[in-house]
Amino acid sequence: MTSQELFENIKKKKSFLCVGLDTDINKIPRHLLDTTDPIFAFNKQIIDATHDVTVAYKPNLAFYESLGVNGWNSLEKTVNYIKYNHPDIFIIADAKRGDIGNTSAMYAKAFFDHMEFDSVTVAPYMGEDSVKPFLTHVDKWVILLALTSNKGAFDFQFMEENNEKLYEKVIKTSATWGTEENLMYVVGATKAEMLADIRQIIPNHFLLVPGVGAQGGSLEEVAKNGMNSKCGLLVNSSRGIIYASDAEDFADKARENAIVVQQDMAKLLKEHGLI
Ligand SMILES: O=C(O)c1cc(=O)[nH]c(=O)n1[C@@H]1O[C@H](COP(=O)(O)O)[C@@H](O)[C@H]1O
Repeated sequence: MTSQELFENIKKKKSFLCVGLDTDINKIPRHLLDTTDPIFAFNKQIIDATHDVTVAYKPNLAFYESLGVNGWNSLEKTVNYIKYNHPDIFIIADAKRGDIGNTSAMYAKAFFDHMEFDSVTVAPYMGEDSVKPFLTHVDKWVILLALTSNKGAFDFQFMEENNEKLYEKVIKTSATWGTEENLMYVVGATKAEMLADIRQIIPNHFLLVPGVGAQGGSLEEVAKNGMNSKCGLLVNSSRGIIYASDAEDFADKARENAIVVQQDMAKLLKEHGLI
């Protein structure tokens, strides 16, 4: 998917929402545990209830891998279900991978050849040769961790040398490895005030912004500081949407929550003259 196709979808749906499929077997409604694949049953109903107000889904691999082979099957079924029924929706493997070159190449194969993800989150710590193997896949995206939403972000990411913070260095250096058509960055919504400076470095790249909803980041601040002429934002919410209810009405309630976020997004897109 190109950035223009993503933007067209954002305008069509008046939404830059990414629903995080962080599907926890201990949190899903109990009645689903009687089905053959409770994780997929949950995801399918969430997708059916939210696909018209979301432009991306982001399964976080930890929730699937923690269940062994069954979790992996649920993940594959989820990706196939989205691809088959909603081919315009961007799918992110939130796997935070990155290793020596030949190993990264195998990770890329797993997500882009074996499964039909559009993108994968990658950690930059091991440098260029750990990221490049993901970038050689045509029409696929790397979403590189830049400034994360968690408290631990302050352990390393703000370290400064020659007036440059580590996360700024990561963005500047890695931007030369790929293009605006195959590289996005993660910037946490909890650090939205940094987005204006980040936009000085990468005005055009798409950003994946997690941290609204359960982590308390502000959508308005994110849009104020980070939106560009093609929107340039995918804002993720996981728990804030998918766990709106633990009863049989869980998908309807998730939809209600997604619509609240989407309506705020529509307002922001309008204010920025994009719709
Ligand atoms: O890469 C990510 O998606 C990510 C980066 C980051 O800095 N912070 C962050 O929360 N995430 C992910 O975004 C999701 C946030 O979930 P909620 O806090 O439930 O909305 C989780 O899947 C996290 O792993």
